[in-house]
Amino acid sequence: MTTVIYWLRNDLRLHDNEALAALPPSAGALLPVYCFDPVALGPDAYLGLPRTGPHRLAFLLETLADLQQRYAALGSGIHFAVGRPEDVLPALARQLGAQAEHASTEHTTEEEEAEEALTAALGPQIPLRRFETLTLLHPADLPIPLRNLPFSFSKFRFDVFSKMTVRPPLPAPRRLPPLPTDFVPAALPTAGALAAALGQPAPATVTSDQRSALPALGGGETAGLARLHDYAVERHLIGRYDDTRNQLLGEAFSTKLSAWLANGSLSARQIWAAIDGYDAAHGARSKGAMQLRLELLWRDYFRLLAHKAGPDFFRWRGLRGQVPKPTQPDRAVFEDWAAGRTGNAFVDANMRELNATGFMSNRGRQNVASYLIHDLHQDWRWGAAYFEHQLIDHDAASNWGNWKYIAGTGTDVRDTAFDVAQQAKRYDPQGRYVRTWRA
Ligand SMILES: Cc1cc2nc3c(=O)[nH]c(=O)nc-3n(C[C@H](O)[C@H](O)[C@H](O)COP(=O)(O)OP(=O)(O)OC[C@H]3O[C@@H](n4cnc5c(N)ncnc54)[C@H](O)[C@@H]3O)c2cc1C
Repeated sequence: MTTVIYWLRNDLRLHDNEALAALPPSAGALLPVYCFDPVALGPDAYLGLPRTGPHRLAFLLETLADLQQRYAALGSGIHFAVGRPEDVLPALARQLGAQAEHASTEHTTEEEEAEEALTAALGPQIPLRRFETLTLLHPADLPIPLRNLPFSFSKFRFDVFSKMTVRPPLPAPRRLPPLPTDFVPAALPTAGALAAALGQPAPATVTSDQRSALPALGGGETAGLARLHDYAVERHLIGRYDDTRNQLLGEAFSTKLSAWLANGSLSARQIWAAIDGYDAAHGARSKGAMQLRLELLWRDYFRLLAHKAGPDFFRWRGLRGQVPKPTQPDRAVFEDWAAGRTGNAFVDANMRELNATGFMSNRGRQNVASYLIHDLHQDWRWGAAYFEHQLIDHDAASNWGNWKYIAGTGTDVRDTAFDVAQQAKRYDPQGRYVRTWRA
């Protein structure tokens, strides 16, 4: 009987999951394992803040609770461990005599290093089988080789959009192999128990805020699929997306699918299929559907760029050798920005929303990032690290890629500074947003 260990990462779903679909028919037992990694939960290198702050941690724990129920309904379960994957997983593999490990592969530097460390620790006897589950385009279907990835999204879109094929999402399995005989999985810890196991202070309690732009659905595949259905099918909001996506208030102005996408409880291909469904039901391709497809392509573009650039993607200098504008590092100035105390009402309102809810609109993110870099002259990596701490939808490629772009150190060599005062006038003409998030 073959026993397979499945390392759960940012693929916390049953639907459209090749790592599950590729289980060999001979798999008599499956042990899905989630590792609470002390590095991902520990302090960042720039600010010393927990990389996974209270908002994302709460969402992650909700996601895992939901996934555990979904696995249980298929005759399986999840084992929760605290530790580095390269320590936890090989020990379990040896204990259980497992023949293989499955995992979704990631192409950002630290995540790649984790896969390499795990492969080395498993040794040649236990292969780590890696599956591409996190992008819209399967790398094998990319119409251009990664080495030819253009240095501009417009060119990428031009080269790829008309030639690309998006695979249909895989159906969720109807059943899963049982857990290994006599194995008693460790339970999902609470946030407090997890902090204690990691030797960290207990995280702040997260309370809901009725001003939040996020739908109050919580984490997990069940909620993510429900939001997609509601947005695309029940309320036909895709048709309006292009007109509303730059707004700042309310849950309907954009999809708000990013947090589920970021931890993989929703697949990008599932969303693409919903857009196809919208088009099929409403006739000709709407502008909203087209724009949403492009946003999903942006997500892939940053992931491909991170893959191509390697560690340079996270460095201060530009990907085309650009040197960022000189900074005047000042921790007090940075702290005021982070707390929403700069004196610029639009920037402060956005930062307060982020701190209170773990979310900020795309328009807000662009403006606060530009303000920190180009008006306050601080290091863009401090801003990226702060977003990593606070964002419920943090995704290494999208976050660091967008910050790098606004710092003028990505692929663009144009001036990427925003006129924040002008933006506030344009996107919050009556000051409703600023009033909503007034201190
Ligand atoms: C400084 C900065 C940091 C950011 N950090 C993140 C991050 O950590 N995680 C993250 O998912 N997005 C990030 N974004 C991109 C964007 O702001 C969010 O994806 C979006 O606001 C999420 O809301 P939504 O799901 O309603 O997006 P929608 O407008 O509904 O878009 C649908 C999906 O397209 C993708 N998308 C949209 N815009 C972008 C973009 N500019 N770059 C990459 N993907 C995009 C997202 O997956 C999003 O869920 C960042 C943008 C900036 C300017």
